[in-house]
Amino acid sequence: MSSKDTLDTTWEAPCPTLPVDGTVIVPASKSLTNRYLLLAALADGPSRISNALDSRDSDLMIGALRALGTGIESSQGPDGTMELRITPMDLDSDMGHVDIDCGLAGTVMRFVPPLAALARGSFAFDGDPHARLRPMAPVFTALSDLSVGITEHGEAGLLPATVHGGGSLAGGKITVDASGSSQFISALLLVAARTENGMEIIAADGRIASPDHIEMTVDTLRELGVEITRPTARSWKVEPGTISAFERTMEPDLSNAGPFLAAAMATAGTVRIPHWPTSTTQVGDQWREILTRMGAIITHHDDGTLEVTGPQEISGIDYPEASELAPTLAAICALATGPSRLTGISHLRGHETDRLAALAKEFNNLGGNVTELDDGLEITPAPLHGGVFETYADHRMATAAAVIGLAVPGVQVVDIATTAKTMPHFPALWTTLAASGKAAS
Ligand SMILES: O=C(O)C1=C[C@@H](OP(=O)(O)O)[C@@H](O)[C@H](O)C1
Ligand SMILES: C=C(OP(=O)(O)O)C(=O)O
Repeated sequence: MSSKDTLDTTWEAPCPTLPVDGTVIVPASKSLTNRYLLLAALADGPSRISNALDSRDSDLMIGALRALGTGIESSQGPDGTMELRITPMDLDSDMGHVDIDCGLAGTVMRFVPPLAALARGSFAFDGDPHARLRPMAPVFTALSDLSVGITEHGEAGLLPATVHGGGSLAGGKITVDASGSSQFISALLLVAARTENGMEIIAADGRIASPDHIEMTVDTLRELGVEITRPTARSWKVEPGTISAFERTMEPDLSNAGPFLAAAMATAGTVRIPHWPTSTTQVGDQWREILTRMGAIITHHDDGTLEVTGPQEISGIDYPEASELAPTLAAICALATGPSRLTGISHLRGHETDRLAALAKEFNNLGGNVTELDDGLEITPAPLHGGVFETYADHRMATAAAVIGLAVPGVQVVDIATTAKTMPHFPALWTTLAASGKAAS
């Protein structure tokens, strides 16, 4: 890309002169929407999802499930949000050859191949150029171990690949390397009840990435009647059985609430997020603890609204396993007055981009002092200045840049449209929030 192209496509991040003071309706959770969609495809009757996420990742999941024969109709719910009615797929019908576009969605590229293995046909998976860099080997190995035919068309362990589904899976005991992504384990858990004998999934020795997301999968399955026990702390035994049809309303995406809460931190302002759940499996609920430790005042009001007021000076933090919260958290840390360390996130190198390298490079280009660790980032306070911020097709790089831009004039974000992965209206929501500051009376 020439420098002219870069300038033409950059978005000038708003840099308000007043602390923000606003309420943001955050779109639904990607992780919950895509799990419930897939489970509806396997359920024992029609299901309904209200307040479904309407974004690129959920569109890709809907497209993949339709390609596998799932009926999905969408309509507008009473409050303007998306409502989905899902009729389960028929595992017996021969789908022939089907192309499945994963875009850059980890939940599609990891969760759908085991589902395709349960169906009948040849299912060719591919995605964006960046998707071809994201690790897939543990999914392919697990399916091969379950006697599913896989043809890898490019480099081993990466997309593109074709899954040859035979219409059923016997199931059994398999060991999965989950150090690169929790999605490898979640993918197998999601289909395990529909195998003939059920499955025991054992995490291979080593780290388990983003374990909270596996817990979300287990809780969602149990809620729909699937029996899961834990023979050991590193294994999950799923009994064969049905997945109950359901009607569910999706929670707001608490990870995506992060940048808006970070706006309160960056400007010493106040941000309110309605419908914050009182209990949830979302990793984003950790914002309450994280931001409190960094100096915020947080109130969870009786009507469900979470209100965050940022401090005059942000404290640094030492935080393990921030998972998908890490890019936003790193941006807040870059505005803190003390040093921070984010660890236990080596697998972020296999996310939409190598997030550890990308965050260090882009923050340092703005004058930051960020050191890449093997498994994280060390962020030391430094005066920041404006400049072009590359986002590498990564929605969370784009929102991290917007957070920095609130406090640092002249931050130009390349490809803000990448936020459509999970939040298509991010630029408009952000601009409104940035303009919401009230002058002291
Ligand atoms: O299962 C899920 O919905 C997700 C799991 C996590 O993936 P990793 O385990 O690869 O971090 C998370 O980062 C991703 O955004 C969503
Ligand atoms: C890692 C992420 O996405 P994906 O679901 O594509 O893995 C993310 O959203 O931060």
